[in-house]
Amino acid sequence: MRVVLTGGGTGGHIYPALAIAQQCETEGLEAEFLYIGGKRGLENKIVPEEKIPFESIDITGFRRKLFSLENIKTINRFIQGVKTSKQLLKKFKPDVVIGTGGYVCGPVVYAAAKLKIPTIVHEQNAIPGLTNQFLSGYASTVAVSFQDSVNRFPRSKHVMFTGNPRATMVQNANRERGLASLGLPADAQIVLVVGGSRGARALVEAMVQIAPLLKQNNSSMHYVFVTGEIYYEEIRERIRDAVGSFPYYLHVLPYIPNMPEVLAATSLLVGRAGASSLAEVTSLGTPSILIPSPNVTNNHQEANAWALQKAGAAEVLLERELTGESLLARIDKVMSDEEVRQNMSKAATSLGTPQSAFLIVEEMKRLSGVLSR
Ligand SMILES: CC(=O)N[C@H]1[C@@H](OP(=O)(O)OP(=O)(O)OC[C@H]2O[C@@H](n3ccc(=O)[nH]c3=O)[C@H](O)[C@@H]2O)O[C@H](CO)[C@@H](O)[C@@H]1O
Repeated sequence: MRVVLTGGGTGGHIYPALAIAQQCETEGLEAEFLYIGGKRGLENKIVPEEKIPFESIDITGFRRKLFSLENIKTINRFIQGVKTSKQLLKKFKPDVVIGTGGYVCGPVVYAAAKLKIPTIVHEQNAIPGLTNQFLSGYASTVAVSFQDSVNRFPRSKHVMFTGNPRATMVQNANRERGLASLGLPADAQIVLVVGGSRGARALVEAMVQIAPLLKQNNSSMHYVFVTGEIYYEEIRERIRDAVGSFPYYLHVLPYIPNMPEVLAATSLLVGRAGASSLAEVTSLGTPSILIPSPNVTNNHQEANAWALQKAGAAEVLLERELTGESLLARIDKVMSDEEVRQNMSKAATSLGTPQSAFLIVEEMKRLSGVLSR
């Protein structure tokens, strides 16, 4: 089976595509992949590292101010992107094209539909993004991550609930390898603070505030702060100024490439409420404190986060209430009570969708004719 994967901008759109590729490998399917990403997104770094052939097209998203020069440029880039995508698709001849969100999916999936190639669009969020809304009228199948989102694509021919394929990919992640990669002992308890795949200003500011106040409930407790590449130098320096010398239990990193393994070893995640991260914590049963980003379309991260809090899997701390003290108090509440963590973990697991990548690959097979209807 020949498969084009497309999706990009942030990790939340890229990792689900890679999880689908991994599922094909797990099932021993003879699949050949081409990944088409945007010229500027994280996919330029992440995908080549996975040894998947990579091509990129130049694409941007629409600005809120409808009649602006930038939006005219965006329309031009879209038209050019469709042309380039058609050339790439005619050359690669995929049996199926899978889009996992982000602007780049727009021209690629649209071009595939126009060439009558079967397409699947995967939506990670409870509230769909604009690109996927647009594509839903052209795609053969829309796969959604929340049962309640099935009705949000009225223009689609076929909507199915699959969950997020990242959930499948992380479920057997090796905890020992996660600890070893951080140089931590086998009995370490990790509090992982991470601001999504690109880092988040509010989260890194909170890291600077709480660094000098961190408490250990026991000597195995370690704090791992992931700043995002762009904030790393600045934040590491400011934390060093605040703490003097780094205590053995505080680790500051720009990015974690093996996130599933580290998450498998994590006792508490403090992070944004991006959909792929939530798919991971619900798959692994990791308790979390979620600080949803207020800067996303339709405030979808808050919707994602409340769904977990409602089930008892997470605590929500809104960004406007985020201070060093409020965050430390929440961390302390969860980390000082094992029963609280166990209950959160159980609730998280109940929301997991570990079958997700399997279901999507079955749909790929059906659409490409490997399985009959
Ligand atoms: C600001 C923004 O627009 N965020 C959106 C973006 O999230 P964004 O990409 O920030 O966040 P997600 O939580 O969805 O995904 C992050 C992914 O990156 C991985 N990771 C993160 C940090 C790290 O050091 N290493 C690493 O591997 C995580 O394990 C996860 O797989 O796409 C998501 C999925 O559509 C949306 O729900 C988010 O609202």
